[in-house]
Amino acid sequence: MVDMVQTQGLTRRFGARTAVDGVSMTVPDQAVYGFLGRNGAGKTTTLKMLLGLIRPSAGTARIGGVDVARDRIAAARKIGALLEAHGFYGNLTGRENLDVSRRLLGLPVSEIDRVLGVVEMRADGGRRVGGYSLGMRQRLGLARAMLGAPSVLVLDEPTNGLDPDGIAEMRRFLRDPPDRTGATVLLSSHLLSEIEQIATHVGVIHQGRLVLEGELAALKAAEAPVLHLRVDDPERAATVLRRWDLSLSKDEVGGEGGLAARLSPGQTHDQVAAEINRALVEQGIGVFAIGARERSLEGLYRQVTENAHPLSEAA
Ligand SMILES: Nc1ncnc2c1ncn2[C@@H]1O[C@H](COP(=O)(O)OP(=O)(O)OP(=O)(O)O)[C@@H](O)[C@H]1O
Repeated sequence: MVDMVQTQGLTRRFGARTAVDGVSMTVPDQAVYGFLGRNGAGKTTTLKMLLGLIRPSAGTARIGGVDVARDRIAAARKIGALLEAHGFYGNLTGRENLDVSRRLLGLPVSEIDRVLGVVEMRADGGRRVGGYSLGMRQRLGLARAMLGAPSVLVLDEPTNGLDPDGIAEMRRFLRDPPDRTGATVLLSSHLLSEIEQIATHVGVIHQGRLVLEGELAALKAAEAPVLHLRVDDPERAATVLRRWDLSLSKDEVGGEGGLAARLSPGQTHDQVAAEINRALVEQGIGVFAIGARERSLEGLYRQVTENAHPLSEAA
């Protein structure tokens, strides 16, 4: 099966600044790929290179097997995009705005109803966009990206600025697009929880470099489990815990006296938790809570962005 998006060493410099640094990413067919990174990490620049809107300083990008630099038009035909600036005409209706794009793309009129239906906006299509909420504009943007049923949808921060209802709606449309549209989705976000709820695959970009990539479930399963403890004397507890091969950190999420202990490969948390609990109690340390912390994208993200070097080099 052809990977829908594939880049090799994709790099973009702006003067002395390297915004995107040797990114090799792979988005499998039918994936909902969450492209994560904090503001300024290089997400938008990467997406613009995929769309052929800016040229890479080095490296290549392929969309459905087509090299963007060699055949920009053929690659562009395979992609629909929702970027941050919408560029809708406020005095035209939703339908009329879509019609502008439809004509440019040379598509039949029936496409408008189809895409409005996908984002459940047929009833509002006749209203002026100037009167739309931000959430509705965003959905119209998604509808426009779907014109012509491209095989890849590229969405830059699609939930940015939306209220909780708008976010929930957008999530509903993004979670199952392969079912709705047959498209592979690549969406960027700086919100871990958003990506965790929507994505099947993730890529994390940090300071221009791709520091983690893979299927979300597999990445989570491979993450070392973390035990969370809350005790009355965390300093003495930390000394006791040195007997085990754990990496310890402070964790005040559940209240004061919290410790997070990351297990090493091969350790099972039930066994370690029982041993630790016994040792702490023997030392007269009060244990308020001890248990496994659910594996999360946040844990993975922190690991790779704090280390700040690509996993491939760390491995
Ligand atoms: N046209 C440009 N000229 C100079 N520097 C730029 C240009 N575009 C982006 N940059 C720089 O490249 C880096 C990456 O920017 P980019 O917009 O790709 O980040 P991002 O991850 O999309 O962040 P955000 O979520 O804030 O959009 C930033 O440091 C930014 O200042």
